[in-house]
Amino acid sequence: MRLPGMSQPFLLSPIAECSPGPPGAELRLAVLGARGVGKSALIVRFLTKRFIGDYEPNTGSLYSRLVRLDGEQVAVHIQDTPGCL
Ligand SMILES: Nc1nc2c(ncn2[C@@H]2O[C@H](COP(=O)(O)OP(=O)(O)OP(=O)(O)O)[C@@H](O)[C@H]2O)c(=O)[nH]1
Repeated sequence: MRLPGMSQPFLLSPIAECSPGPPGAELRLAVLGARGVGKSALIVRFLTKRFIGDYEPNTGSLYSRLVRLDGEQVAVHIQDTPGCL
């Protein structure tokens, strides 16, 4: 997925990767589904609180972010998958 004029995938720029650190709570998710059902859009919405309508076919990317859940910092890793079901 790219925005016009951007040479890098949009998600890789503004969203900081989780830095390696002491072991803590970790959540690993994989988003599965048929092609074009909105898997990437769902992940973008979760990570950026925005809906981005300009997409390129997804090849499967892993996104990581620190989020606060019930007062605890949790490393969330989300695997986007290319639709093939
Ligand atoms: N209107 C609208 N369009 C959406 C929504 N979610 C996704 N789309 C559009 O549907 C198309 C496919 O969305 P993607 O998020 O790329 O779907 P995907 O499942 O990741 O697709 P693949 O990676 O090809 O499997 C894109 O053009 C999106 O803009 C939504 O909630 N509303």
